[in-house]
Amino acid sequence: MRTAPENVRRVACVGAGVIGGGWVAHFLARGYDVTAWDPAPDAEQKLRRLVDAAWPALTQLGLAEGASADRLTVVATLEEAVVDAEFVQESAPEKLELKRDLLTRLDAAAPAGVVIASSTSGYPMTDMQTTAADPSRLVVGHPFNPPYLIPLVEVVGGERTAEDAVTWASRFYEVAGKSVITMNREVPGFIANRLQEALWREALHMVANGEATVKEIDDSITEGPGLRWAFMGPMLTFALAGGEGGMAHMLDHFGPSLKSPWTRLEAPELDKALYDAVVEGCDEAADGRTIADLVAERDRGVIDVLRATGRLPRQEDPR
Ligand SMILES: NC(=O)C1=CN([C@@H]2O[C@H](COP(=O)(O)OP(=O)(O)OC[C@H]3O[C@@H](n4cnc5c(N)ncnc54)[C@H](O)[C@@H]3O)[C@@H](O)[C@H]2O)C=CC1
Ligand SMILES: C[N+](C)(C)CC(=O)CC(=O)[O-]
Repeated sequence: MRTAPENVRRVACVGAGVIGGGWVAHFLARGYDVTAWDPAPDAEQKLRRLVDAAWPALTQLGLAEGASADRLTVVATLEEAVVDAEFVQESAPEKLELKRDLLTRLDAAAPAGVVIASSTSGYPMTDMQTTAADPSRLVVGHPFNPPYLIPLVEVVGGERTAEDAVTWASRFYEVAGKSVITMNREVPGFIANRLQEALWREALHMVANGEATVKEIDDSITEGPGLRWAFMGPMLTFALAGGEGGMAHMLDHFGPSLKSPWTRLEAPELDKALYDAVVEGCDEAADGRTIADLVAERDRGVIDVLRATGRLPRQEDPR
């Protein structure tokens, strides 16, 4: 029995690390009752710490009526987590076999018809749904870190997912305050990660070759194109590079010279030297700030950008 997306009250979050915990914080802030399960012995403590750390940002964003961190219940088994769930969000580690087994167990335990979404950042649902008794209700709902602040969710089904499960999930996420892209086919890396991974591939090559430091790479985005990307994507941004001729002139002008950068590089070898250079470079770039400091800084930054670009009411303008 599938509750209408607008009437859902109880959500289950399975796997409560960085992303599962972020989903828990998001759903609590939107006024849902949330039941969470994670097999790690210290999971509940970590989860409640994450929710507490996120709550100031969520309060600034505006809590839904009745929203409270007290509406989180952490349970001891997967079965208890989903027994009366009206929607299930799976956020377990990115390991194909583990996801396959977990989705099979969730499908066996959740009420019939309830949609089960995976936060996977890359596996096609077709590969994850192979052993589930009812694969028709399994979808990908790929979020961005932290799910309680970054609006986007990419929704896509697998070969054995029913179209109505994809439609239901997209509508549910919208009702729950997310910005949804519903994909009509499976694409490796979905959309945004495919783009991010291309950027990251180039960044890792530059670090490996000593062409740029970790800090220079980060500054090149935050002081450069990143400022535009918060409100205008790479396509329209580049259309403006063509002046009055727009994208057509941009392609005529720059297309031929872009062939080399488009085809030059393959995946970098993630050997120990590159691994160490990236980890140490991030420590240097953090310059004494802890992960908790950086999370708070990121949360403030995203809220400022959401306000500045009109996606949130400005503070002095309570609409
Ligand atoms: N970290 C990120 O930026 C993003 C991650 N994702 C996806 O979210 C999912 C979770 O990733 P993270 O939260 O980063 O990982 P994480 O390592 O922070 O959390 C994973 C959690 O799953 C728990 N876990 C381990 N075995 C489990 C099982 N059998 N069943 C349920 N839970 C289990 C662990 O105890 C841990 O708390 C992955 O599929 C990942 O690709 C998606 C978007 C962004
Ligand atoms: C690092 N990651 C590939 C897991 C990131 C994502 O999937 C989305 C994000 O938050 O950038």
